[in-house]
Amino acid sequence: MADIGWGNLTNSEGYGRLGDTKDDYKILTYDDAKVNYSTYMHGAHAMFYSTHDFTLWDLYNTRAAILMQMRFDGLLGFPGGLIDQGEEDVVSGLNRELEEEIGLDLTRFCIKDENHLVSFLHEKKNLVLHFYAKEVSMIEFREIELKSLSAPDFGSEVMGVIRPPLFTMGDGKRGLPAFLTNSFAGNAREELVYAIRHLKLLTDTDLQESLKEFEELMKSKNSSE
Ligand SMILES: O=c1[nH]cnc2c1ncn2[C@H]1C[C@H](O)[C@@H](COP(=O)(O)OP(=O)(O)O)O1
Repeated sequence: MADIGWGNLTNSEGYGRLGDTKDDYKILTYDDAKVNYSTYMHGAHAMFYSTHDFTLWDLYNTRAAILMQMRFDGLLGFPGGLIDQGEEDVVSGLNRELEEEIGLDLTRFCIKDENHLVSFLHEKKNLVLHFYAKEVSMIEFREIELKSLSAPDFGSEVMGVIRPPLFTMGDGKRGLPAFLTNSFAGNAREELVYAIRHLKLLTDTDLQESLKEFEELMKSKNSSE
């Protein structure tokens, strides 16, 4: 296939290309990221979630609804993006992206510093990624999902919102372990796992078991390619 080049996206597209591993990302404190890495490119993504107690087919407790999205590039991620030069601060840039990507009603659901969960440094890319999580009621969650269909970026940059399954099915593989074997943008997979652990959406034992099965699935996926 002909190499069409990256055009005016040469610089910014470098951030999103495939090939990162989780070892490329190092956790930073929020203050360290803002004070000592202010000259780096910053990106920010947000997770909206609602805990609930619904049991699917009387078998699987779904525990929480989490909003993720299928992106234009076929990768899964959270809504958000790179902070533009001149934007007041990281959360202002993030809220702009949330309005564009999921049509978020900023008068009710805007992200604030207090929603910050974790930040990561990708030293080789001079990139800092911030991650925020905001809990909403199930009614509000549904409203955010539905509104995403009329967001400016729906159908172009965002192909749709999705909810990752948090349960594991009887075979030990389908559900969360199989979901984690998808391809994710940046370190979105690690952010999801971090959020599940730190917000206690699953018990440590259940999460460990899911991660063990996920590793096994990845091994068989890689060996069959
Ligand atoms: O959900 C995500 N979690 C962590 N990193 C992510 C996520 N989505 C994308 N990324 C990475 C990929 C790039 O390195 C940067 C910025 O990507 P993107 O969100 O596509 O930014 P723009 O919309 O192009 O501003 O974050």
